[in-house]
Amino acid sequence: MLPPLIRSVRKAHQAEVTTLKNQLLKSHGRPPWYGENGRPIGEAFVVGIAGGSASGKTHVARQIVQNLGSIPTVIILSQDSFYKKHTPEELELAFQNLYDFDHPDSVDVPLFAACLADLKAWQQSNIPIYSFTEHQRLDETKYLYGASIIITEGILALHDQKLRDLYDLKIFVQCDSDIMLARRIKRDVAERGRSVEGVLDQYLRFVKPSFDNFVSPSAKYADIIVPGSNNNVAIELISTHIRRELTNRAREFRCKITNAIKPNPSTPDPSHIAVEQLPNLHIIPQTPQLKGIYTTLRDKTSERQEFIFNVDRLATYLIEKALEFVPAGHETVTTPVGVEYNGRSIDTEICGVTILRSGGPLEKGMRRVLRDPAVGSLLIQSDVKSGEAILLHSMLPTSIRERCRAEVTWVFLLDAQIVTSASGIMAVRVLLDHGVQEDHIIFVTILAAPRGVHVLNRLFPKIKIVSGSADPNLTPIWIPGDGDDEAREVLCIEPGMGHIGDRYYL
Ligand SMILES: Nc1ncnc2c1ncn2[C@@H]1O[C@H](COP(=O)(O)OP(=O)(O)O)[C@@H](O)[C@H]1O
Ligand SMILES: Nc1ccn([C@@H]2O[C@H](COP(=O)(O)O)[C@@H](O)[C@H]2O)c(=O)n1
Repeated sequence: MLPPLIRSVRKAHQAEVTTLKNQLLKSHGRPPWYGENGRPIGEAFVVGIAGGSASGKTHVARQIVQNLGSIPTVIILSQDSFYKKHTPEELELAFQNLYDFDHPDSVDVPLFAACLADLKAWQQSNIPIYSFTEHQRLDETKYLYGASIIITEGILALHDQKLRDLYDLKIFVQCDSDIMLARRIKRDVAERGRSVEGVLDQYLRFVKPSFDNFVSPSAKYADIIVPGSNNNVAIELISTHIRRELTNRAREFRCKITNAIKPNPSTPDPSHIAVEQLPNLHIIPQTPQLKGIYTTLRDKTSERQEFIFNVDRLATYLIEKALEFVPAGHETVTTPVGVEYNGRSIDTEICGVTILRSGGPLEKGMRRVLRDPAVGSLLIQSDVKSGEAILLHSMLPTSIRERCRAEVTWVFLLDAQIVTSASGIMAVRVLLDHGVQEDHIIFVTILAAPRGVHVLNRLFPKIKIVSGSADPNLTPIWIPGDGDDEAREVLCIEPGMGHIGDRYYL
């Protein structure tokens, strides 16, 4: 007996269903990290690895990453990145092997802990880059965001309470001191531009005393002691533990989300909410010209070139409309006839973030309206099994990646349709994690379903949504299972215009 929904499948949707199905990537990505209120829930899993210099900490960290394999969002954070910025006097000492890089005071622990805390809380962080050959922190930083697992490693990774408090698993790599010294000589000569004599000098003066005074005693905080050689079995056990922890967390998380999104019988069905009742939805004036554009877009017999032409025309219009919400300053200019003219100018930083791939046509519109805008992209897809949104890739413009700029930047979030808004919610969450102000986000779309808009409004009341049209119905259609894929339900806007990305890009 077929599930009842199969009976409600409409023939007209069949072509669309096939396209949707072919489009889904069977790839691993980042599941939602926020709850029903749009706020982050849970945390990334943090592993701290300490041990003497050249004991094999980096090796252990890399092996764990390799073992975890299919989880793409694992990052290694090294304590070396957080060596303090040195004064010219300190640098001079460093080049003579007279600076103590092994003392806890040489590390900027507050910065280390702050970056780690941000990453653990799913926020973005810009990590300093350190050069061993220059003995100095470089000017550039490395942008990190979105890891489910963070592995930190460093000789003093377990020394400080602030750091220890952030770890979910603490590891100490215990290695024979002769082996550590031999490895260090080999490595520092080959990779860090040192001489054997210099390495030995530094070892006796600073490395060994510090190991005895600070590093070795921190082993008492470890949950697991791992040998510095022949440690494959230990690493495999640790990897299994991390995998299990993540599975448990994901299960707990899904439980919370499932309970949270269950329809509440006491509130009205959002699909019946009138468009006028959605406070932040701004539908552009429905002029005859606009109706004409939408008639062509909705017509399934429209030729592709005609469809593209009309989407492009509409995109320009929508972006112009979105610009009305960005504050404009006053500017006085002199005209060619020598008269002053009091006008307006937009000197605010505006960037675009396209939800791939349907947001692409709107990005083109943005490029026509604004000169050289910075535009980034997010690849979000529905997981084939659970149907939940999965973040597969994020490439954001620098103005968002740097928190201080993100806080003053206006963002046009571009997606062709708001259906359930699952991908929209994830995209907004990514922007907020980077410090973008909620009221600086303008979601630009071609077609919106009131239900999706209602959810976005509820979670993020300060976001404005600019749409060309809103269609009242969301109809479930059933995608039959095939091979590994289970049968499942997806929602389509009606009357709608089909899958805009597919019709635009083929
Ligand atoms: N389990 C191991 N077996 C063999 N060689 C190892 C092992 N762990 C580390 N090494 C080697 O020792 C050197 C230092 O290791 P590394 O992981 O960089 O140490 P650390 O990060 O503790 O300073 C590297 O050349 C590495 O290849
Ligand atoms: N400019 C620097 C900074 C640090 N060191 C040494 O690096 C060791 C820590 O790195 P590991 O990869 O070995 O954990 C530490 O013992 C410092 O002496 C350096 O030589 N020069």
